[in-house]
Amino acid sequence: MRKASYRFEKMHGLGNDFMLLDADCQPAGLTLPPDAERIRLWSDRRLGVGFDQLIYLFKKNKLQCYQFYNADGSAAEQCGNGQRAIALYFKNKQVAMPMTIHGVGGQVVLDHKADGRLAITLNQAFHYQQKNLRLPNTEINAYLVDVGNPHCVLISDDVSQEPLAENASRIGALFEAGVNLEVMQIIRDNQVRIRVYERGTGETPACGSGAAAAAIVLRHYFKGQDQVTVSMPGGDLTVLLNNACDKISLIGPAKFVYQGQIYE
Ligand SMILES: N[C@@H](CCC[C@H](N)C(=O)O)C(=O)O
Repeated sequence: MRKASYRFEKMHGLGNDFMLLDADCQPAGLTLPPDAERIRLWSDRRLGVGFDQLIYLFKKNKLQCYQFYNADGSAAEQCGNGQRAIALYFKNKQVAMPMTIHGVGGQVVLDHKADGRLAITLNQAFHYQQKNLRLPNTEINAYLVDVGNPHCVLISDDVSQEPLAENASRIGALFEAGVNLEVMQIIRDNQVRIRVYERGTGETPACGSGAAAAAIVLRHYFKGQDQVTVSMPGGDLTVLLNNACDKISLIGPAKFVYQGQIYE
């Protein structure tokens, strides 16, 4: 007889892909939240489902809560593309919007636009600073941004030419908890192009929190506007900022791919 199975949805936001597991929809007797070993196996694109992040939804004190896990099983505080996928998941379930979800990355308001795009808004203070990072034989100019999870943004003349993986391993080692690395090319005062090497996952086609970090750097160090288009290999995201840097919205697509079951 087969063991109990986890029910999940496969989703993505601009190619950053997810396995979404809602604790409310699982049969009894499963390990919840799933442990790091299961997450690593499921994230494998040959042996499992294949994804960049696992989205785990659960209720606590009647509040709808979220937790993200990277492909390597590590926990992540924030995931902008994942939050749009959550917005689509609840929209498809006909839950009234806007709605608020809660997690270590803060409270997030989910909504959808008339054109089908999803919008997520974080209402909390974001921290940013310029810092020279010391690497063997060199020092680099970096912008460190905390949008609930940590980002390091480097300015580039041409992001397509950057040795992203190599830089990510050298720079990531400088941070105790690791860091998500963005290279950012300024196109104009309301548009940047970025590539992202995500902590715990690797290079992804798009990163929502990375897009937010890039827009904050453009706005505060390069006279950028409050509405910024962040272009990534997976597509464009619109980022809206306010002056006080305590509210940020991400607007863009999310897609449902399929529903599945995976056995223990
Ligand atoms: N893909 C995400 C970010 C996921 C978490 C990140 N890898 C971390 O460890 O902080 C996004 O869209 O924001």
